[in-house]
Amino acid sequence: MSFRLGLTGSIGMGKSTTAAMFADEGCAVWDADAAVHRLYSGAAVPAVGAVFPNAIVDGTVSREALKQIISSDSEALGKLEAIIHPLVRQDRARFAREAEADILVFDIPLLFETGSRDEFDAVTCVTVSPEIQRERVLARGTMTQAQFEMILAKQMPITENVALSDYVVVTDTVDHARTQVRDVVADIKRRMADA
Ligand SMILES: CC(C)(COP(=O)(O)OP(=O)(O)OC[C@H]1O[C@@H](n2cnc3c(N)ncnc32)[C@H](O)[C@@H]1O)[C@@H](O)C(=O)NCCC(=O)NCCS
Ligand SMILES: Nc1ncnc2c1ncn2[C@@H]1O[C@H](COP(=O)(O)OP(=O)(O)OP(=O)(O)O)[C@@H](O)[C@H]1O
Repeated sequence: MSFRLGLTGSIGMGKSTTAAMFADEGCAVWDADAAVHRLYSGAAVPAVGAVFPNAIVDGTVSREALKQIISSDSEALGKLEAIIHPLVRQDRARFAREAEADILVFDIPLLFETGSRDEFDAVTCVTVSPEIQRERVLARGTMTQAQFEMILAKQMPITENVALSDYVVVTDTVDHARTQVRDVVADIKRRMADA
């Protein structure tokens, strides 16, 4: 039986970068945002198109169009979540059934917010100061300040994520994060050996 480790944290705090470090340590990684990307170019197109016809561009769900819609309609993100989250859960369940590594890592931005904690043996939270978070997100140039604030408002404060997590990875530098990831993997392996 594989160990199921949830990986969460606020927008731009380093989930994907940290997930890649877990993969480097031999863990199998499932990424919720990547699942959403797959769904937007396939299975989610009819359902999203039925509610937001303007979001469909060239037969796929356009993230740019969605961001415009979300910016001008405060209920749009909630409606989008109601369509997407059940499909994301199905994708995750399939991965959990089929993956074969000793440790499975699930990179999920809204892990606690969606009430998923009980599906994991432990949870790691990534964290960095709000100043660095803002700087990193805005430096990507994919979101306006207002869009960033809107996403942030939908997420639990990072202090609560940290308090609810079994492990914390501070993503101030790559080397520091990698050391902490190795410590987490070593601790999980000890727990698995003792079980
Ligand atoms: C709002 C959208 C269009 C922004 O797309 P964009 O490519 O700019 O950003 P990306 O998808 O990489 O998301 C960046 C980060 O925003 C945060 N985020 C995304 N959606 C949400 C949400 N519904 N609530 C809170 N935070 C969110 C996460 O931390 C995520 O890692 C896109 O995130 C989306 O379609 N969201 C709805 C689906 C969803 O809830 N995804 C969250 C994981 S299941
Ligand atoms: N440990 C680290 N040290 C320095 N920079 C980092 C570290 N981890 C992540 N970063 C940088 O922070 C930015 C966001 O990282 P990443 O994409 O991994 O975050 P994320 O939480 O997956 O983002 P999102 O919520 O938008 O999906 C990137 O520019 C990345 O290079």
